[in-house]
Amino acid sequence: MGGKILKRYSPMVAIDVATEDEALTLFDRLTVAPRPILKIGMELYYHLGPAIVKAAQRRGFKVFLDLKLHDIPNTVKRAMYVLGQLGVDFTTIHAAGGSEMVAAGAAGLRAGAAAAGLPTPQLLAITQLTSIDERVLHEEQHVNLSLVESVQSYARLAERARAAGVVCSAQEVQAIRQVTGPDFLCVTPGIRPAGFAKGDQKRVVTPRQAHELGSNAIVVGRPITQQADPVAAYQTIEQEFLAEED
Ligand SMILES: O=c1ccn([C@@H]2O[C@H](COP(=O)(O)O)[C@@H](O)[C@H]2O)c(=O)[nH]1
Repeated sequence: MGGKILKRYSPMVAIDVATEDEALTLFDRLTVAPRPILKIGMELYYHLGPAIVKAAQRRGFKVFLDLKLHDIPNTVKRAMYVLGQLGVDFTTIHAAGGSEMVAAGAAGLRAGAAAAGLPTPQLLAITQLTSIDERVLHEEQHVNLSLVESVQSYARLAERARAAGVVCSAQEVQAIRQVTGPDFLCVTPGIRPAGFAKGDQKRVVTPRQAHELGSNAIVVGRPITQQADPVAAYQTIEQEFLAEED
């Protein structure tokens, strides 16, 4: 479907758990090939800070630090400078903060990484959260665009502001590809294997659909971490997503 996808990553597993013990147990269980990328979000990072990032890196994982920064440009730039020194592979910012804020965040990230002698993490801009639907967009955010137009607009903004890509639903990937360059990344949460409860997610697809729609990477939390056998769940999802191109 569409053109060839330049880059596919192993699934990113959202380690949304409350304690260090639970996180480390998952890290150790997920030491399989191909390695998942571990997504550390607000819950774990606010609790444990950079130590939990280092614990994942010591075990050889790439880390996606998903803190979704959104503040005035100067504050975001200074915070991203700090995150740039952690050696993470991906991090996030809200496109809704505007192009000046995203550009400031990208500059701060580059400067922090350079000061630490590290590669610059890939900055991903959140477009519309996958828990948002058309009703919320129109009735609560008072946006007049359709959801896909809003996501496309944020993707253009993010690319101009030097983000490496966006976070969106796989449902919007093809529309984003129409307005961005070929190496711009589309990272897609809202992944639900057939039969798994949507929960708070609204714009969902299966791992296979994400593959077909051209997602560069899928983000999966509960369908892996809440299973009795998270490793088996990860491997099934990984095979579905990284299946050979037809
Ligand atoms: O639009 C977004 C942006 C980030 N997320 C994050 O992805 C995972 C999804 O977890 P599930 O348990 O698979 O629903 C979670 O960490 C979110 O913070 C997102 O869902 N949507």
